[in-house]
Amino acid sequence: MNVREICLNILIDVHSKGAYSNYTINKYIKENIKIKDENLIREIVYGVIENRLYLDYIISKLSSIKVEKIQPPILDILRMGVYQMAFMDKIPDRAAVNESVNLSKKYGHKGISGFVNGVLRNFSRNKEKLMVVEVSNSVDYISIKYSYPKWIIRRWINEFGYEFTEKLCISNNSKPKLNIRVNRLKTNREELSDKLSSYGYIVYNTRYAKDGIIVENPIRITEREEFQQGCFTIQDESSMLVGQIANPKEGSLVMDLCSAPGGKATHIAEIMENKGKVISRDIYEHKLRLIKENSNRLGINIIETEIFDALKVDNTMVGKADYCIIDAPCSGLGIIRRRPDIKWNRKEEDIKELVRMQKAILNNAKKYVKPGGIIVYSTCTIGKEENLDVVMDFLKANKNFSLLGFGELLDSLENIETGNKGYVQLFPHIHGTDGFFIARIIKKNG
Ligand SMILES: C[S@@+](CC[C@H](N)C(=O)[O-])C[C@H]1O[C@@H](n2cnc3c(N)ncnc32)[C@H](O)[C@@H]1O
Repeated sequence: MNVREICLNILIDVHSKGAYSNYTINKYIKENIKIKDENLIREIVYGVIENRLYLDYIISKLSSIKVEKIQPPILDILRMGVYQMAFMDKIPDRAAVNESVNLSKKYGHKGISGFVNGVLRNFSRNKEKLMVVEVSNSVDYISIKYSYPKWIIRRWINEFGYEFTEKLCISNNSKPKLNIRVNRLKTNREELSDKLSSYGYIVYNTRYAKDGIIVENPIRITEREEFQQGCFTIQDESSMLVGQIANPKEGSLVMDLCSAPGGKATHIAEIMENKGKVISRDIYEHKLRLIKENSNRLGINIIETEIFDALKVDNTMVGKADYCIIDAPCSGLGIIRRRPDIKWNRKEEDIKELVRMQKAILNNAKKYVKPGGIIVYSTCTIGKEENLDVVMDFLKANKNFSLLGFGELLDSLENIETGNKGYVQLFPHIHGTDGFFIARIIKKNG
């Protein structure tokens, strides 16, 4: 398979079978692939998924067949062709058209290649005009221009306003930088940064997280011996803040109720100097196995994994935990820049059910912490309903709990002043992180 055909197969899996973009790309990228080809695949696949609605809008102006009626593989071929001509300057239009026509001969019925050729050549001739979004309504405009389902845009404009929403959407459609977390059990940030620089990586420290390094050019970084030896983990800065804000002492008992694949649990174990106990729970056995694999690589042996549904109460653990982490199942609207398929797979009606689960899990967690114990509630989503509203409802009903400020635990308070009140909502266009929410709650003594 050549590069374009690999892209097409990934897109078919994502669009027609609901597969996750990141896993599917990794599945199709074989070890011996050239870096140049891997980068091209990522750019085309992510670009098409991110801009799907906008590309369909352009195709609808050019096609005699309604977009919904075009066979799925042919539609993905057209999207790829238009994407390359609209967004990728280094690819000549002629090459984009020819590659698409060849693919359509293999993936479509006889005669469809003429249609593909016509649509794409027409686009190439009138690109500038065809790329203008001509709608008057502001929700429709952002929805088409940045390719979002209208329900997400409506919610964000209501909560944050038009300009904020547009900036957020632009940021979500840009390529995120790779962040890695230093494993303090094996090395420190300075030592690892020096080592990575010596390999030619461009690295600098994260703004808020103490253990984070941003890598500008992370090509094949997980193939380095430092990764195999457990000196670092790939993790967004926002996620690193959960462990940092929990700030567990050595020897503590920590319960992580929604733990797999263990990004936060392993960080917490590292912060505790691998002393004490972390009980990592999840409902999926195969995901819990990933925690064990990660712990082995990182040199951690204080994590115990258990299958346990956080919606149920474990009476054997009541009043025992020093810290309880709830990295709750959520709508994931904060990680669209890494997983653009979320835009298309998430439904508005999911949110009510997620909020019900989040509240129930928080309500169980309260039973596990000792007086003076800490709950950290986090999600990788944007929007009050799954975040601050869940926490405030909980505090209203549970007067023996309150928010506990954590400003002093962050390396900077720039744009996150609410940290001093005990919660923070991060945004890609403001903080350069995933969209993420964290609250720290303390159970009062007595
Ligand atoms: C946001 S992810 C957790 C990520 C993890 N904390 C990390 O840092 O790697 C949410 C997790 O909750 C799990 N989950 C969903 N429903 C659950 C339930 N009722 N009880 C326990 N875990 C659940 C999912 O399987 C998923 O692994």
